[in-house]
Amino acid sequence: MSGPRPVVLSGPSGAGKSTLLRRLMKEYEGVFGFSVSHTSRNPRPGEENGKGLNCLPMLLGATLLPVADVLSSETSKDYHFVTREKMQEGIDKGEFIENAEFSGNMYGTSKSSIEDVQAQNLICILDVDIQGMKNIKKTDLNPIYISIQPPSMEILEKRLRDRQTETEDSLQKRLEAARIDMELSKEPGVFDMVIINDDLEEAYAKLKSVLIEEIEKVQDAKK
Ligand SMILES: Nc1nc2c(ncn2[C@@H]2O[C@H](COP(=O)(O)OP(=O)(O)O)[C@@H](O)[C@H]2O)c(=O)[nH]1
Ligand SMILES: Nc1ncnc2c1ncn2[C@@H]1O[C@H](COP(=O)(O)OP(=O)(O)O)[C@@H](O)[C@H]1O
Repeated sequence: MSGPRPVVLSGPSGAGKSTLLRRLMKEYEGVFGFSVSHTSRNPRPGEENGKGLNCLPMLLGATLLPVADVLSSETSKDYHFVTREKMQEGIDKGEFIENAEFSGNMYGTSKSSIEDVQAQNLICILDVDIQGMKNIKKTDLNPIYISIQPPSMEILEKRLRDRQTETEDSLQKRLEAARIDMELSKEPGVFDMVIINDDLEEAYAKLKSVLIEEIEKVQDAKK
């Protein structure tokens, strides 16, 4: 696979990955492209197939949707929403570079989702759970591995509850997965950088500092 080095963002659900990513993609328009995963989970209000941040210019161009409408929900994310059967079919055909079960649903990164971004010479960002991160390590993708961590379990739980996207059951499953994730992220050498997302400004500044070299390469190539 060619193009700039991809970036894997991992860390517990609710740690702030999407919040940081949204900001990054807004500040550096035309530098990053999001690898749109497949999932069998139900769409949240405002989430529709291919109607996330990544498709903003296309949507605005094609249908003149006001930006506020497209970005209406802070919690809406880019996914290909599919049935378990459809997803399994793709996995069996070898269309995914990794896939995992998380909180009772299937998630996976298709090869084409990465290729689509790399074909545009953009930095491909993957938002995957810890199993996805481990499986990507077995491939030749060679990304920068970044873990976004919450300051504590208590704060993570509060943020997840305040986000109001989860049922009690899915919230508990996310907290369970978070405990494992937080332990693993402490092991040296697993990630290139672990960012504690306590103060958002500080976390964002750290994220930018790890990526600035790659960002500048893409910007220079465009000149
Ligand atoms: N392995 C893997 N994990 C993914 C993928 N896409 C999303 N995830 C992870 O799945 C978890 C749940 O994502 P989501 O349902 O969007 O909930 P949220 O992260 O709490 O907003 C998060 O930890 C994501 O990083 C993927 O393609 N592969
Ligand atoms: N530094 C922060 N301080 C307070 N709240 C935050 C911070 N970062 C993110 N949040 C909030 O926490 C919730 C979870 O963040 P989100 O980006 O959805 O996490 P993730 O994508 O990792 O699941 C969101 O409601 C978000 O607005």
